[in-house]
Amino acid sequence: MSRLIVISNRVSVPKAAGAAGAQGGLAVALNSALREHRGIWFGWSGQETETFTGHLNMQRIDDVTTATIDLEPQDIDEYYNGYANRTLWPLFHYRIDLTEYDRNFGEGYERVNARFADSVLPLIEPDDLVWVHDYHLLPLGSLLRQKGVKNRIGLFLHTPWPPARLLVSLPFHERLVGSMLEYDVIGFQTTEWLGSFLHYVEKEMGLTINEDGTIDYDGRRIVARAFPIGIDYKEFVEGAESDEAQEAYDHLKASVRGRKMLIGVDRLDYSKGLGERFESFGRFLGDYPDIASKVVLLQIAPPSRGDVASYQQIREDLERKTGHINGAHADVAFVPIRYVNRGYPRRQLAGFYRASDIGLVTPLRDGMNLVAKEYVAAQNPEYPGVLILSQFAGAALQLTDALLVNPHSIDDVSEAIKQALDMPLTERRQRHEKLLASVRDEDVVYWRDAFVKALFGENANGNSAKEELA
Ligand SMILES: O=P(O)(O)OC[C@H]1O[C@H](O[C@H]2O[C@H](CO)[C@@H](O)[C@H](O)[C@H]2O)[C@H](O)[C@@H](O)[C@@H]1O
Ligand SMILES: O=c1ccn([C@@H]2O[C@H](COP(=O)(O)OP(=O)(O)O)[C@@H](O)[C@H]2O)c(=O)[nH]1
Repeated sequence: MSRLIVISNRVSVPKAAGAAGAQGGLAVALNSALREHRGIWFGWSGQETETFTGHLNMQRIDDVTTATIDLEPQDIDEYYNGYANRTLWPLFHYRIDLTEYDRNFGEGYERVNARFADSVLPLIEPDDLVWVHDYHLLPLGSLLRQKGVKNRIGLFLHTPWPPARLLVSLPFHERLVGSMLEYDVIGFQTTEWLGSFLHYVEKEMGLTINEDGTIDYDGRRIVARAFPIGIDYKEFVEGAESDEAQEAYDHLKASVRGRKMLIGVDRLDYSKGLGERFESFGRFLGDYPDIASKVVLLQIAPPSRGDVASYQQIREDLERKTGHINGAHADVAFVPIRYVNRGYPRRQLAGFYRASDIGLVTPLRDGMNLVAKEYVAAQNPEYPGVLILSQFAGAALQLTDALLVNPHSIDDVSEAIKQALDMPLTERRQRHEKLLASVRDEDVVYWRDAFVKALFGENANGNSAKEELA
């Protein structure tokens, strides 16, 4: 079996990171993918250094070998806070109003990608499969090619891919997308993002898409395909059966004293639609005063990317909205929104999910959203809760038996809360059974194996991509 060299912006192994926190879905998924695969996970340590040395810090934690580098403050500012999170992230989430175009960010992005390429190069052996992750590292494959790397290299994008009409607002968009065509496999979360990418490639680059969706470019065949990511179902369910999960469940149940419970779990990010969610819950409380005192919303929102102004802004907005709604609807013994700005270990989250009658997952745009899948996996199949899910999350294409909502419509979400509370047990069970089958069968192992198989170069007939082209 070929070794896997996984490269992502951040390397985050749970034990090293102290288990709790806002790891995000990418880290959770890559830990699971690598635990069963020989290989190395390379990326930024999350630490600063005064002067970049390229020194590789190698560690073996939790069955995963990691190799990390430290970055200079200017790198972190221009590459991570700058181009990645002030330019590409908002643009890829369709928020050109928040997208900043600064030449220094672009230069920092290219500099750090070059630093990644130089540093990871000595780790790559001839038969290794190289798997690059996410928008932080789009040009990395082409930089490795320039250094003579002939290995199969794939890219998986965890975020949405924007429509061509939005992408062309990015200066040098042709250069960025052109560099991506050095990968052998380009993976997206859904067919929708894949379609937007192929549309751009056809329309802006004049390339032809083959009937099987592949692209021939510069004598090579590139596979562009959707590989929806899943949760580590087995590990998650084991965690959900742990004492920690049970304690979290008992504690939360006791604290709500018979009220119906709604839960949201999201990094504090404007893409997650938290403001609209709070307003929808406020509307529900106003529209149904007779049941308002019998429902509680628990929103867990660990801070994220706090050095970026738009993230500071969303934090302030949410504090104001929570205060406003709680002020209007609380009484001496009851507060409708419990808003918690900290992260929890996933075993505790599993207990919280199970204790909740409704999972409220309403991002305005989200690559996948693993929280939606975790909520389903954590339910008691005899008495399952109801998942309310944004139609704009990647997960909505698989979890079609959730109550799908338009998160921009306060009325739509408010009415979905009412529908979920009124839903008969038989319907809850029927919906949950179908949702669970998808979450269980299309898990992280399924995702990893599908991507690695494509990266290895096998098509559905078992022939390699190279043979096909010959
Ligand atoms: O590393 P951070 O800046 O703290 O951000 C955390 C991660 O956020 C994003 O996650 C995405 O990946 C998930 C798994 O595929 C997906 O479910 C979710 O919809 C995405 O938002 C980001 O793409 C990652 O690179 C970050 O590590
Ligand atoms: O307090 C928290 C909040 C979130 N998470 C995990 O972070 C991931 C979030 O992934 P998702 O795909 O929903 O969104 P992302 O943050 O990657 O955009 C999920 O596995 C959550 O269980 C966690 O471990 N503790």
